[in-house]
Amino acid sequence: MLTAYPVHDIRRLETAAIDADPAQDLMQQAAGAVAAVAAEELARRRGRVYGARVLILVGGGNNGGDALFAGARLARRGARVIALGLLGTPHPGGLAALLAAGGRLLDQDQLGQVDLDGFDLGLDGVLGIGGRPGLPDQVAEIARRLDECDVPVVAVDLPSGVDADTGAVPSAAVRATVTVSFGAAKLCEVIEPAKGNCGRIVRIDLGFRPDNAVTAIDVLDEVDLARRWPYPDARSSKYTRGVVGIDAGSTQYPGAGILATHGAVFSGAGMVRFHGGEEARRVLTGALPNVVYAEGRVQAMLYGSGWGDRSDGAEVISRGLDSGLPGVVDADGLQRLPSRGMSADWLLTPHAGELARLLGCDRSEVEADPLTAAHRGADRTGATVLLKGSTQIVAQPGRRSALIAVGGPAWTAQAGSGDVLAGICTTLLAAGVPAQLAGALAASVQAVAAASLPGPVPPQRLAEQVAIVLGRLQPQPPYEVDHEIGRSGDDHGAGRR
Ligand SMILES: NC(=O)C1=CN([C@@H]2O[C@H](COP(=O)(O)OP(=O)(O)OC[C@H]3O[C@@H](n4cnc5c(N)ncnc54)[C@H](OP(=O)(O)O)[C@@H]3O)[C@@H](O)[C@H]2O)[C@@H](O)CC1
Ligand SMILES: [K+]
Repeated sequence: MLTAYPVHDIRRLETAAIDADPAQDLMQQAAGAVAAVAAEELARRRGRVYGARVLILVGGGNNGGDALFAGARLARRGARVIALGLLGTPHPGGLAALLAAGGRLLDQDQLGQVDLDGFDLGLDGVLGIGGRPGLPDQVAEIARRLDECDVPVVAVDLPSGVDADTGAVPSAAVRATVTVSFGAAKLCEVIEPAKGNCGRIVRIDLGFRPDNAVTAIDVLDEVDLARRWPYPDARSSKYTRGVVGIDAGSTQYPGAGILATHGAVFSGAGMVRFHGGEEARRVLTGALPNVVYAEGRVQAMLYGSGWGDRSDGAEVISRGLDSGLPGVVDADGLQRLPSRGMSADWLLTPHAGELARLLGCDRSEVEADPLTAAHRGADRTGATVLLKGSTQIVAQPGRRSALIAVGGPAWTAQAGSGDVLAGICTTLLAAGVPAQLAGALAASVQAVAAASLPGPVPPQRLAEQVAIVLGRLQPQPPYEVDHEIGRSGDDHGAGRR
């Protein structure tokens, strides 16, 4: 699992690392790593560093200092290095080192003297974690031209212009080929759209030791998925695996109930009770005869997928809350949340448009800063929120930490995928997995299933693939059971540090 942190935490970790070992020079370590990555890029593209033309974009802070010291190292290996001073006064020590190594400094007015097309590599040292999002126009123009000319760019710590703390890219920003990230992952590395600006990420360990006070955004990988999935064991029964109740679909949208049921069955629910409409029942009787229609014990409920304009939705969800069981609210149910507020044991599964409607803002606002939007959705409703999209984020009310699901191909962006996902989420809640982890595991397994297929398939086929992926990932005996699962509402961090 990769953990990413906001800038204020990274600053604190940096101070602690320096206090622990005052003699170390973090800037030289950072510069050495940037120079090594830049040299690798040059060697791959042109065979050697000697004679390579390198352009450094230099801001007025320590990020520029790192880039200048890195440039000095490349110059000492025979690269022809030009630094372009863009914002403020360049780091004095870094500049002195570059000039001593034979590099040159140009200011913005001398930009006409350089042909951007002629460089083998760019180093982006304009802004690091001290940068505010966005770039002044002239800098943005240079970044755009480097991109246009296909000059590979190594970003120092992060691509200048992105919002390090949200993953937003509010205006023009550097598009890096590689980002050399120092000490700890920033949020911009794990959340789109900024993640797309980072290119390949090389992380350099600077001895940061995260403590319990940090706001951790944990990004699941396949290993976490396998370790934390509630696989049944020899003692399992259909009730320990969990009974899922599904109240989804309508005459208008019978397919949503059918697909949600596929999601629940193929992700391993012990039993599924279907409380949706007649049309869906007829299909399910033939397709999935294991589904039960009688009333009876249920351990988690799904509401809302394909409800259309169902008028009693708010009362139905309200009764679900009264029952004390955990529940999932998806799609049309999200517009019918009872006004009295929800519970953190409940999971809402909006896409950007649905969350925007809940928050009363534009969809573009949610897409530009999905992490903040997911937190706002959780705080506003009192429920846990799985925001679906290119980065799938699960936020809890009142907490700044979050989980991010394993990424997958965009094929899952199709009608019906959300219904399947809602069914998978409900299976996990019924098995006793806390809502935040349930949302992240469900989104992850669907993404891994989609990635394991050669191309697009209908959502019910994707549900079947979930079962295949779960089988492939299942830990083989002797089983390693993660006993932390299901113990508390915020256990996703257990064993992390
Ligand atoms: N953390 C670590 O462990 C290590 C950190 N290290 C390095 O230090 C970096 C952080 O350095 P930093 O604090 O000096 O800030 P940095 O990002 O260079 O920029 C600040 C300057 O930019 C300016 N400015 C800001 N936004 C702007 C905008 N939109 N448009 C225009 N100007 C803007 C701002 O000026 P202001 O406008 O605020 O007066 C200020 O002058 C970090 O990313 C890493 O590379 C490594 O050396 C060692 C290990
Ligand atoms: K940078």
